[in-house]
Amino acid sequence: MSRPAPHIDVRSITEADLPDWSRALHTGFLRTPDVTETEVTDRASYIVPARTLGAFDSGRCVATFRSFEQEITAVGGATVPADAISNVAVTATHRRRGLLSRMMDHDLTAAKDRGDVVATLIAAEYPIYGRYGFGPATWAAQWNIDVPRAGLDPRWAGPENGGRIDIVDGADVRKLGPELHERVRRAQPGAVDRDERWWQVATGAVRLEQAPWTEPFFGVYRSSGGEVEGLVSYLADDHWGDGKQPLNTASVKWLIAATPEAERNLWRYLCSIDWITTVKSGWRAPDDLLPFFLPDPRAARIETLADWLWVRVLDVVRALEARTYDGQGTLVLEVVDGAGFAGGRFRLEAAADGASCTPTTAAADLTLDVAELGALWLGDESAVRLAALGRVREERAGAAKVADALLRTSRRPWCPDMF
Ligand SMILES: CC(=O)SCCNC(=O)CCNC(=O)[C@H](O)C(C)(C)COP(=O)(O)OP(=O)(O)OC[C@H]1O[C@@H](n2cnc3c(N)ncnc32)[C@H](O)[C@@H]1OP(=O)(O)O
Repeated sequence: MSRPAPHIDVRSITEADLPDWSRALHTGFLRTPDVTETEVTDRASYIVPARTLGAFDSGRCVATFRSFEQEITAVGGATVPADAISNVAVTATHRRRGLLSRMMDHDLTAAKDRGDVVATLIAAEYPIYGRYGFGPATWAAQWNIDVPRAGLDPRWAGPENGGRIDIVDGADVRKLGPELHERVRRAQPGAVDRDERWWQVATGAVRLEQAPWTEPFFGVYRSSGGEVEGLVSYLADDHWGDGKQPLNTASVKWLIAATPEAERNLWRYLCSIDWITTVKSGWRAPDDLLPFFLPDPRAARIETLADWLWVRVLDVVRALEARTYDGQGTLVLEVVDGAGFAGGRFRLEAAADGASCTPTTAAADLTLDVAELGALWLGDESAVRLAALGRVREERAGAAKVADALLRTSRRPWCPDMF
């Protein structure tokens, strides 16, 4: 049972609170509560104190919450401002007293006032965020490729299309990565922007105390015209079988590609490395092309399939007008939002050359909670499926099917980033 704790002060932190706040974050995330000066200095360099919340009991920090500015790509390639939420941790001694609810309300109210279109997060556990209006908007899968079973020609000696792959170092990735990623993320619904720090952390230029650094290999794919179209970061282990056979695993930390050719060749490269018998894909889109690059797709076995980015719509009109629609049609949505940020009845008129969404008093076609709208917004979830589950109500027979024809996309959305 939830016990209210009105004596606990929930507020934005100051820089002086950071050591205590960091200790509370470690405690909630079950990391050793030691906090070094280096970590505090590093955190001070990127957090926004006004958007970094703490709950304080008799002066001691017992809960943490942080948000930051983000851009997320909608269906069709437009980006919208998002309130990205991270570092949510309530110390076990203070759980289930409403501290997360208070911090969330504080943050979403500010995000709404700022004009953010959605809020986003990656949920530690599925049941936490639905109550705050978040819905699972993208999913992610990890594959294990059994390389000897994939049916690949072992004589492969590099791209056969005139492109090339080179091993580069972290400094090269910091030069080449941001421009490539800008192209990739603007074409990928569900992708989010990366700042300079992302590339510094990904290449070891900034090392996090809580995540000991092992220098990975970096590979770059260039097209036959010399254009950088793909990058991969991977680690390899050192494992040999009893019969003196190599049984090494290449674990992909991240792989981005602007073209299917870049994607195909980077996976082909990883599967061609001598001694490597297993390739772990890292987190990919659930409909990634990867298995079908292999002559025998069954050699790629899904290890994990789970919800990834959760979206909370804060502004229905701007969220629905920001995206594109392949089909043409009209839909009146009754959006229920217990927190009062985004509820109302809206008429969506969608066509291939643009969409309009306006408040209306017309009869609703579908009634749904704002969390279900979050799951539908990027085109991943099906309104027909949600109706079958009783989570979307059809006010007009067939309306869920109309919603699917308008909202769903041919490729699934994907957020490559964890934040
Ligand atoms: C974006 C991110 O950072 S994800 C990381 C989230 N953090 C973690 O998982 C770290 C470990 N866990 C925790 O820190 C905490 O338990 C939290 C943050 C998940 C929840 O914080 P609390 O302060 O306990 O939540 P709060 O008391 O506000 O709960 C509100 C409601 O959500 C429910 N709830 C909270 N957490 C969970 C959960 N993990 N599973 C199911 N229900 C939950 C509560 O029971 C309560 O329900 P009620 O209103 O019906 O009584």
